[in-house]
Amino acid sequence: MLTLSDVHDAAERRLDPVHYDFFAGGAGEERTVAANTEAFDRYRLVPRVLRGVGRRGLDVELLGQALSMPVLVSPTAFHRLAHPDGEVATARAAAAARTVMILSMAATRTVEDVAATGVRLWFQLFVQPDRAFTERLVRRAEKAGCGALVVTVDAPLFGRRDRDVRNGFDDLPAGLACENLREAPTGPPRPITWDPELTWADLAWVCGLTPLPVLVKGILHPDDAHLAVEHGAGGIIVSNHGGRQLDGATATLDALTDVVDAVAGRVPVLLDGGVRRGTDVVTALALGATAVGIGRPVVWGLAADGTAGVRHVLELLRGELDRAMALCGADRVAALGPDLVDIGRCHR
Ligand SMILES: Cc1cc2nc3c(=O)[nH]c(=O)nc-3n(C[C@H](O)[C@H](O)[C@H](O)COP(=O)(O)O)c2cc1C
Ligand SMILES: O=C(O)C(=O)c1ccccc1
Repeated sequence: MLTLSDVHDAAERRLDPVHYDFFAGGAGEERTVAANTEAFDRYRLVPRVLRGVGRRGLDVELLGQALSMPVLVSPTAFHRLAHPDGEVATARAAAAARTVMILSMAATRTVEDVAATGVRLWFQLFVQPDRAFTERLVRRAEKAGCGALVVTVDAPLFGRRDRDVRNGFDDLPAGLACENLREAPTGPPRPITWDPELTWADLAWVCGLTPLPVLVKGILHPDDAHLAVEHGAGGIIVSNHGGRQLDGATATLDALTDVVDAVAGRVPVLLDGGVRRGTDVVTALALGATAVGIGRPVVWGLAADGTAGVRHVLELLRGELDRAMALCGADRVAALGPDLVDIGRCHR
């Protein structure tokens, strides 16, 4: 498996086709799923030369945590559909790679078990209409040692994924559950509720609830990025949920520059969606992202070969990023700037 595309192919061969469709699919025509990767195809790099790049460092500091590279694991639901050890297997790989894993609220392993791997862990939250329940979840994540909360705001309701509708896939099979939604160790898990009534006031409420930094995931509009910072966000994740919510939403890479301008350095700006190559990481960082997240590639690694598969995905990206930086004349992440991206000639 020489590329993330090879890992995808291996995963597709191993997964139940219905579960493959759940992981791979997106909303509607999957236009936004396609747009995310197509955007990276459109931008071209303008490398610098003769800059002495024999010693390179990929490490970054993000919200007080040291990461070995600016690539982290975006939250994805239901890892036990891909591997019997589920999110614990994923976490072991992220720990070995010394990067952050964002645990989905819809994880099929407990946050305590995942944290026990030693991974740098953040917890992703869909704010629930039952605020007391939401607060208990936040306390549980804090107690387990999570270093940040990630509030996903692109889901006032659940996107309609046509593949899942056709396949009749709407729940976990018997024996698997969202393990962090049980109120008692053996009690039934509470269902996740999508709350269309959420407003910025609710974001401010979460930010006031916890000393942890709160990242807002699912921002595309620069005005929303500004509002998120004003309401207490400690970071922004430019994301369209991997094209699984609003089909037709803009590609995240196309949204990045305006969000970075609106945030004006006040908090870190992350991006996920369509990152598949080291050069994609370079492009996003050059345009102002502090780090990028990967969603599906992690699931493909997990399905292909468990912890070793996820490690392989992370190390492939690390190797590609290192080579791409050298070829761009950058010896460290901070050396990547917008001058390296040929924006004028990108045919939007
Ligand atoms: C199978 C799957 C499940 C996901 N589950 C969640 C989730 O539980 N919470 C969340 O905030 N985002 C979720 N996402 C969105 C990802 O965090 C991320 O935004 C997206 O996958 C990035 O795009 P990529 O898959 O092209 O890398 C999910 C995405 C996929 C593909
Ligand atoms: O599939 C998703 O994109 C997702 O966010 C999710 C969240 C909770 C349960 C299942 C899926």
